[in-house]
Amino acid sequence: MQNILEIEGLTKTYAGGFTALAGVDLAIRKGEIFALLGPNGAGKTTLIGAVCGLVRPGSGTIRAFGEDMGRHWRTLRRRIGLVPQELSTDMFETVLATVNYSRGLFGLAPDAAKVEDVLRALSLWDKRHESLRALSGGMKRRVLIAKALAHDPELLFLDEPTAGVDVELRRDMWRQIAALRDRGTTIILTTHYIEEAEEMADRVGIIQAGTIRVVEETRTIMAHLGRTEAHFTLGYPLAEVPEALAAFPVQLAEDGRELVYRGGDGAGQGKAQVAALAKAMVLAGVEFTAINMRESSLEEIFVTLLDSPAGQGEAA
Ligand SMILES: Nc1ncnc2c1ncn2[C@@H]1O[C@H](COP(=O)(O)OP(=O)(O)OP(=O)(O)O)[C@@H](O)[C@H]1O
Repeated sequence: MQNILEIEGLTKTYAGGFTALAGVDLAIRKGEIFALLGPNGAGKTTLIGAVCGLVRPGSGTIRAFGEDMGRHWRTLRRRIGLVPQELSTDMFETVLATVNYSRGLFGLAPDAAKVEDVLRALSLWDKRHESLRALSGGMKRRVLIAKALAHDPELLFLDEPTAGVDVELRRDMWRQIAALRDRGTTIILTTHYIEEAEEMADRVGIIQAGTIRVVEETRTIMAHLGRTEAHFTLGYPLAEVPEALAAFPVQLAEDGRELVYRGGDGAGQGKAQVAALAKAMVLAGVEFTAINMRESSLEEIFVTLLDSPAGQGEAA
């Protein structure tokens, strides 16, 4: 399959000396939805910024549509859209004016039919004469997408498209994004939400501390994400995990006073395994006085994932 974007050895060290990108290699396939998943500060926004010209990279190459972006910047950048996290335009402007302006930024002639098409597709046509400050949070996000679509990009970046929005709006955004993909746009989105990556993406890349750690088909990666966590408070401290429990993904914590399970696949397998673990503990005579179950945070999932065989795979 053809790659629409190829990034090799990309680095970025900010003026203060902080290295946000430590040699990123990544290839994006034409037509896919690719989710870049990572914790706060992992480098997601910096990576997008480097491709879109908002951040000047240190070293490395970026090829888009088969050509070097360093050499053919203006023509290639025009084919890329960016939906940033927040609106940075004049809030007194109307929806129509701000979307028209975005098109003009790329040196494109006004195209009323095109802009109408974009606004209608995002259910913004009726709001076209309203000023941005009068819009709800959800509508403002749609305006951001409309601005990015006004110049008809073939490759679209969405930086945390659903951060802080309610569940209903999130589902609505997911539908909008899927519709764009169906129209042939390649989409790269960043997110903190595992469910978002799971729901939307064909492939998922995990970025941590400025490096791409894993790139996999969504289904494959989700099967490796241990999302269930159970903390067994032990009746008495243990020096090591008993042999009878060795088959379970467990570790000792709190000076041997707690047995911690991290595993599962997000499809209920974790809970069943915790039940089996509890039974095995009873059979092995390991006393416990309480069980606390919760969903693992993204950070904790990374720890288990990067320790597992799936985490040893080649990035790219
Ligand atoms: N202009 C800047 N100057 C100095 N450091 C910066 C600058 N921009 C970002 N950083 C730092 O670089 C790191 C990566 O930031 P970046 O915004 O790319 O992460 P992110 O993965 O997008 O995080 P988030 O999920 O919080 O948006 C962070 O530690 C951040 O503080």
